[in-house]
Amino acid sequence: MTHLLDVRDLVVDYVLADRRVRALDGASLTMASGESVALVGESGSGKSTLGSAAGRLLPPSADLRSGDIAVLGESLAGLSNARIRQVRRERLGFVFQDPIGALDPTMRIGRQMRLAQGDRGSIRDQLERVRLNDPERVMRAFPHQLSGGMAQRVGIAMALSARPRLLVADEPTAALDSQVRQDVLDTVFALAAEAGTGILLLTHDLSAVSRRCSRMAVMYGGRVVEDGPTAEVLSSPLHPYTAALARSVPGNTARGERLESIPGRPPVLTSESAGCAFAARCAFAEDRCRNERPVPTRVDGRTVLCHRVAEGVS
Ligand SMILES: Nc1ncnc2c1ncn2[C@@H]1O[C@H](COP(=O)(O)OP(=O)(O)OP(=O)(O)O)[C@@H](O)[C@H]1O
Repeated sequence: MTHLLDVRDLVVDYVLADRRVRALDGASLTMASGESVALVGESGSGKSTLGSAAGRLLPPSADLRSGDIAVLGESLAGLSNARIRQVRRERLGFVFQDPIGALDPTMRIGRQMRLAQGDRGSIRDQLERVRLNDPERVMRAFPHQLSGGMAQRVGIAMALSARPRLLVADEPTAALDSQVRQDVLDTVFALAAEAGTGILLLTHDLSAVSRRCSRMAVMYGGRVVEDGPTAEVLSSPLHPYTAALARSVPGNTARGERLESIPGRPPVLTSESAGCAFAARCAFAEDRCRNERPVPTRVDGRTVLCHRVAEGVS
């Protein structure tokens, strides 16, 4: 079967003036066509790096050291710039956290949308579909004249205009207040479902995940440590980190906040983690957890990276 997205053992460093930060330390994730998958984990676990890598949108300071990313079976690594632009245009859509910052501040909305795609009539339809009820006024506006929620709806309209196969939504509602947040997420998921677009939702908001995504992947220290059906992962987590995450109050982990239920901080890696990156915070860690990298283990339809998964320690 050809996957919509296939990220394999991806290793990405950011090269800074005086050091390297390992953002992805062998991350793997697959998605089927039309699937909605949540990628969750504390700040710094590597979610945005993985999401950007899915469109080869990493910044110049990023060094993709090994691994591969394929979209609909096409590996992105060796593609020409022209081809990657075409893949982005035809198959991928991106929605980012800062809705106003993602738009060009110097240009009216109608003009930016026209440059990106199509004619005025279809732009009006697209704005109506994202439930902006005065599309003509929105088209005449500059980004700073829109509320955050309106700007994010414009961003969603632009991202979905070409009916992409995969939408990467990186904390799309983090900057919005809670009521607008639910409405915007409802709009994204409804439109994506209608178009058969798969969604990779990068988020801290577990309540949004449990209502909207059939599958979730949990990241820690630049790897996906547990991946499976959302309801099962949350109700009977197999990785001790997922268990801590599930115990945290749903929706209460704001961006940048760390989980209160586990002492210690997430690691900032500078090279490959020697063992399990969670070992330093894990109540069940033993020597091999600190010294040997766990390999993916399939358990009950889930993939888990934990040496002690067979013992049911979580
Ligand atoms: N442009 C960059 N330059 C240097 N380091 C970076 C850059 N972007 C991310 N990092 C580092 O890479 C690691 C992974 O960051 P990433 O943003 O992918 O995680 P995240 O899970 O998306 O976090 P958040 O939820 O805060 O967005 C972190 O240690 C982060 O500080």
